Amino acid sequence: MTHAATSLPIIDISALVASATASQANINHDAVANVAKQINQACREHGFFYVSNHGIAQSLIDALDSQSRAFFALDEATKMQWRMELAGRAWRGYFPLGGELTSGRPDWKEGLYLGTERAANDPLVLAHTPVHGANLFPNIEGFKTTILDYMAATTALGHAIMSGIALSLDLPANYFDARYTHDPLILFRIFNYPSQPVPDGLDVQWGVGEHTDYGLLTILLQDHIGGLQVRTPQGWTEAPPISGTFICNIGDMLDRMTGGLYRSTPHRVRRNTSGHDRLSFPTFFDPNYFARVQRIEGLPEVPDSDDSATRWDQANVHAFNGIYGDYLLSKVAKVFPQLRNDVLDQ
Ligand SMILES: O=C(O)CCC(=O)C(=O)O
Ligand SMILES: [Fe+2]
Repeated sequence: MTHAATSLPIIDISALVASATASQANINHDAVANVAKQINQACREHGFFYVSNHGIAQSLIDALDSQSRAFFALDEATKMQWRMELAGRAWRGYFPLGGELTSGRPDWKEGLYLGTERAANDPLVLAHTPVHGANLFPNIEGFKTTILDYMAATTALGHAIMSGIALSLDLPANYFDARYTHDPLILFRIFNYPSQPVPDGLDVQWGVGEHTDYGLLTILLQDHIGGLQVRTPQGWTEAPPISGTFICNIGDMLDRMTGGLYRSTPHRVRRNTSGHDRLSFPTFFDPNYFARVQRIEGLPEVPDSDDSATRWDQANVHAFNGIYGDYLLSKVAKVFPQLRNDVLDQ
């Protein structure tokens, strides 16, 4: 099914979501196979697709939206009580407008970085693993519970979609779970793109500049304003808001694992000039920090898998060998240069 306003596919994933909790005997295998077929086509043609009937309650999404707006409406000095610098290597907290770079240029957004909540005695935290730890929760009524509930819901959804991606590659449904995502690295961000002019002299072009995402799968909730654009072979296309859906896109590690069969598609966000804030909520569902990223055997060969000449970062993801954490940290150092030492060397 294709929506009139977008060239990107919309996939009804109800069968996949149901299969995640059903007993083996109750899984509707034909319906699940049909979803997997649509995922295969979407990933090969676009690397981007919408999912509908995802099973996450609208009331949770509404609570997240309204509490996030209440947070961003606080004055800057108040928000800076939860600034990223205070979380050290956990890489959590608030960054102000212009505080994050893409390809060396400031993005015109502010945001709150979050992730799976891990206590001080969690083995990964005890081992000083970068980007793991406790969140900095702003003291907005209900916000902490809403964020934790929402991350739990999108984490479960990520597991379900990754099983669909496995099936779409003719792999067992638990392929990624068994190798990479049994304990996934979940980073969750809440962004505000204010409709605020850029002061003279500041080199800002985009809400977020062109990039690809780093991990496996991104599950994006966006509000009604719009501005996300996706690079297709035919040129840039809009990925407009469609209520009741999330936008999914694949990241560099799935590109790497599939030898380029499933590309991590470049995307960007227009600077918001709508007169209203634009909020977006990406969940990054990524391999475990220590998982060694490997090519999946037996997939169809892609002749031109090295696309570094046309990539935003000129990198060949297929040349990367190592654990996911190494890949992620090399990117962190570029988007938040001032945090580099906190995350890497503390
Ligand atoms: O805000 C959006 O719509 C997309 C943000 C994005 O691409 C990202 O955070 O990686
Ligand atoms: Fe992105």
